[in-house]
Amino acid sequence: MLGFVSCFSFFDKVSLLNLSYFWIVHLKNNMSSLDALIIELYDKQVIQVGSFQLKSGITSPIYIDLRLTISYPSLLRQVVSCLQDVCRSLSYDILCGVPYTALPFATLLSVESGVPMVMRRKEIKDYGTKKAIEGVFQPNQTCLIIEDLVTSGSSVLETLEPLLKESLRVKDVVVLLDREQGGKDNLAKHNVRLHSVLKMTDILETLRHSGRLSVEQVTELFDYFHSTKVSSSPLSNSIQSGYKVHPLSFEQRLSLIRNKVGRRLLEIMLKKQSNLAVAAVSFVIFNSINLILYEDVTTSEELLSIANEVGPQICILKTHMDIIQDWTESVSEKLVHLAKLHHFLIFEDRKFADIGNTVELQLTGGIFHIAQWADIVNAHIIAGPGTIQALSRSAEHCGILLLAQMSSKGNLAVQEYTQKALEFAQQYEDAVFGFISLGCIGDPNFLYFTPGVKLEGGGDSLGQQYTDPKTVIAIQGSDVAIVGRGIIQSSNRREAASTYRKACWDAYLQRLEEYVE
Ligand SMILES: O=c1ccn([C@@H]2O[C@H](COP(=O)(O)O)[C@@H](O)[C@H]2O)c(=O)[nH]1
Repeated sequence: MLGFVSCFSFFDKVSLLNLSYFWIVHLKNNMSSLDALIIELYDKQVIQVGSFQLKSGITSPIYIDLRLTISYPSLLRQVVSCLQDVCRSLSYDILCGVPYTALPFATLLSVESGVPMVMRRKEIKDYGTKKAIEGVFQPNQTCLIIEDLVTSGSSVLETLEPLLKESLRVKDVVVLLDREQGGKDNLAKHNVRLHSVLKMTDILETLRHSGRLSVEQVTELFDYFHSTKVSSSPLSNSIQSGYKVHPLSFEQRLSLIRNKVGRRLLEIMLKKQSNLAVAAVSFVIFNSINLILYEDVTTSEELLSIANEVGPQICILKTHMDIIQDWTESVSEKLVHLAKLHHFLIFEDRKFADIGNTVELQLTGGIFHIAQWADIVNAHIIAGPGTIQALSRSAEHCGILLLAQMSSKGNLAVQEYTQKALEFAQQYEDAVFGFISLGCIGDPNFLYFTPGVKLEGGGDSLGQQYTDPKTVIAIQGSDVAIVGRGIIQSSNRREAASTYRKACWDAYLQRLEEYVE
C-alpha cells in the first residue's frame, strides 16, 4: 500500500513536475513579444509604480522612463523591432523622432529600414542656417513622427508644427506607449493618427498576469487612468484655434498647390502683384423714411461695368449671379470676355450646401449654368464630402474653396468645424485648393481667402464684421482679401481698387519680410 502510495506520490510528483514544465513551456511559447517587452521594461525599472509628477503637471501613480532603454542594447533592439512592426503598415518618405528620447528609436529605424531621417531642433541656433528641421527633405514629402510615449500629445505637436512649416506632410505618429489619457484624440484634432505599440491597459494586464503587480494595485491604476484625461497644451490649442502664418512665398506655393485653377490663380497674382478679390455685391441705401434711395449691382450692366473698372487691379471677381435681375447666357459670355481681357478669374459665390445629387444640378443646370463660366466655386461642408464629390465630378475645370470660417457675427463655423473643413480639403486636394477663412488655418498647400475686409474696419447692421487688409494678410496669414462694399460703394471704384490692391500686396510683402533673417 505504502509502496503503492509512495509509488503514486512519486508518479504524482513526476506528473506535477511534467505539468509545471508543460505550463512554463506553454506560457513561454504563448507569451507574445509585447508581453516579453513589457516584463523586460518593468524588470529594468523603465516602468515604475509610485507617485510621480509629469510634464503636463498631473501626478501619476506610474512612471515610464524610456530614456533608460539606451542603457540596455538588447532591450533597445526589442523596442525598435516592435516599432518597426507598426511602421510597416504605413507609407512615408522620411522619419522624424521627437527629441530627445525617441531620437535613438528613429535613428535605428532609419538605419534598419533605409528610410532617411530628419531631426527637429529643440533650440533654434541664432547663427548659421537657423534651421528648425535638420536633414535633407523635399516639400510635400510625407514624414512619419516617432515618439516614445504619448500622454496629451503636446510633445508630438511641438514637432508637428515645424515640420508643417517646412511643407512636409504628417499623417501618422508611431509611439511605443500610449498612456491612453487623451493624446490620441488631441492628435486627431490636428489630423494626425496615433499608432501605438503598447497601451497602458496592455501594460497593466501583463504586469498583473505575470504577478509583478497585485490585483489591488492594477485596479487602482485602472481607475486612475480611466478618470484622468489630459487636454493638449496651450501650444496645441493655439494651433487649433489660432492663425498659422507660414513663411512660404506665393512662388514657393506654386509647387504645393495640386489643383490647376489654384496654380493659375497664383500665376495671375504674381504677374499682377494682386491678391485682391472684389466681391460684386449688391447694396441698398435707404432714406430716412425707409425708401430705397440707391441700389447697386443688381443688373447685368452694373456687374459688367464693375468688372471692367476694377478688372486691372484684381486677381478674382467674385459674383453672386442670383442677385442679378436680368441674367442671360450672354452676361456670362461678356463676363468671361472681361476676365480674359483683364486677366482675372471668376469666382461664383454660390456656397453650395446640399447633397451631391442636388448640387450637381445646381452647378450645371437651371438658368445660370455656373459650371460653364465660373473658374472657382465654393461649398459648405455641412452636407459631407458628397458636395465636394459632386462639384469636382461635374465641373473638373473649376477649383473649389471650402467655407472653413465666416466673417459674420455669431456664425457656427468654429474650431472643430474649421478642422473638419481642413480634413475634407486634404482628402480632395486635387479639386479643393483653398478656404474661405479668416486667415491661414495651418496647411500651406492651400490658399486662404478672407471676406469682411475694409480699410477702416467696422461692420454693418446685419452682423458683417470688417478687418483691415494688413491684419488679415500680414497677421492672420490669409492670402487673398475679398473686398465688397469697401470698393463697390466708393465714388471712384478704379481708384479704390488700386488703393486696396496696394494695401493687400504690401501686407503680403510685409508677412514675407518677417520671415527673412
Ligand atoms: O464669411 C463670409 C463669407 C462670404 N462673404 C461674402 O463676401 C462678400 C463681402 O462683402 P462686403 O461688402 O465686403 O461685406 C460678400 O459677397 C459676402 O457674401 C462674407 O462676407 N463673409
